[in-house]
Amino acid sequence: MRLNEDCRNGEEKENDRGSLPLSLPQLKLVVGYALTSKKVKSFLQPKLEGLARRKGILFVAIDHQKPLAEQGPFDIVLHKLTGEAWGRILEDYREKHPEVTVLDPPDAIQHLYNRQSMLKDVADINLCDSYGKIGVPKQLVITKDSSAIPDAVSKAELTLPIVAKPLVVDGTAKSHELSLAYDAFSLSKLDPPIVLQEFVNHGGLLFKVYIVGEAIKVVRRFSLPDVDKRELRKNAGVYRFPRVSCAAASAEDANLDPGIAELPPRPLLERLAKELRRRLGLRLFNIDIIREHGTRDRYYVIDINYFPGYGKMPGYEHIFTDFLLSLVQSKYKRRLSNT
Ligand SMILES: Nc1ncnc2c1ncn2[C@@H]1O[C@H](COP(=O)(O)OP(=O)(O)OP(=O)(O)O)[C@@H](O)[C@H]1O
Ligand SMILES: O=P(O)(O)O[C@H]1[C@H](OP(=O)(O)O)[C@@H](OP(=O)(O)O)[C@@H](O)[C@@H](O)[C@@H]1OP(=O)(O)O
Ligand SMILES: [Mg+2]
Ligand SMILES: [Mg+2]
Repeated sequence: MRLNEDCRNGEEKENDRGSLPLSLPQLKLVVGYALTSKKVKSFLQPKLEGLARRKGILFVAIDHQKPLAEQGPFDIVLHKLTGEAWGRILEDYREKHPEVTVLDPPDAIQHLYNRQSMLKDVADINLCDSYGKIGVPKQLVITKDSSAIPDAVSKAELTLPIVAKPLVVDGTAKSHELSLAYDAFSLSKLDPPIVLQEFVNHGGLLFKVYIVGEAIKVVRRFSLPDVDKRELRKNAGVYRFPRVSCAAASAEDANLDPGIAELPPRPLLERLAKELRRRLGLRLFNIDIIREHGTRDRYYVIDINYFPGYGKMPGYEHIFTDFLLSLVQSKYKRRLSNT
């Protein structure tokens, strides 16, 4: 932890951090960030930067034209960029600078960039207690040969309708282009590699469970409406649908059926979050959960996203800054106990 030796007692000294404003009296930590411009806009809102500054946290953009090792020094590196080259730069940096917390390790993030591996841990956890049961929808991966899909679907005994999702999530709009198929034959029109997932009726409401370290925040979003199984034959075909889980679809203020709107039990989410944090080795992600319509306690995780749109999470500026401070505090405590 750099308890900012330079700024102790509010002194202004010669700046050895490049152009950082060293007049900050109580600078506690410097967070370097490598994010897309879209992410900078949605995440680094003035309310976050303002509160962070008041708490002694400074966000500094990482310059991609310069070697990472020549920048900083940073206490924390926050990042969401894809590409192998960037992953290698970060891994190399982590090795050389074990004192810097990299949020999160590139290898662990990689796990979420494939829709098959992303849900594996949820299936392995197989959470079931008095509060409910959390699983994943039955799914099948098709890597090539779309003409074999109808057979594969019938062999795997997947029930219609089926959601088809691109296997790889790489941050492009295309990786979020999903389709809903009412019959298995139409799926052969799609381009593998894809994941075929049973569609679970859930009353048109989704729970987005945001994780920031130990903190958990749940919000409701509108989702795809239920499908009447009797209508399947009438509507045979495959329907592309737009990105539904966006901010515009917040369902927080909607007048909903209480049986559909009731949030999943907190203890259940806490168990899931704790297990996933540990198994995935990640601290920044969200989980999309649906509750099967007509049940009180059957939950399905359908998606997990790395470093999601925290800007849409109410009170994120408090939660995020507290989290960043807790990271250096626990590092400092560890260091003291080692001396
Ligand atoms: N198995 C399913 N059963 C019912 N609805 C589903 C299922 N899978 C996806 N959906 C619907 O499709 C939407 C998008 O699916 P998903 O979250 O997997 O895609 P995504 O592109 O990764 O989304 P995000 O923008 O959250 O990253 C969900 O929010 C939900 O409305
Ligand atoms: O754009 P937003 O800030 O809303 O964040 C979205 C984020 O886009 P960004 O990281 O490019 O910004 C997406 O990441 P990619 O899969 O495309 O990598 C994905 O994580 C969504 O689930 C996030 O929305 P949320 O789940 O929170 O509603
Ligand atoms: Mg989603
Ligand atoms: Mg997703």
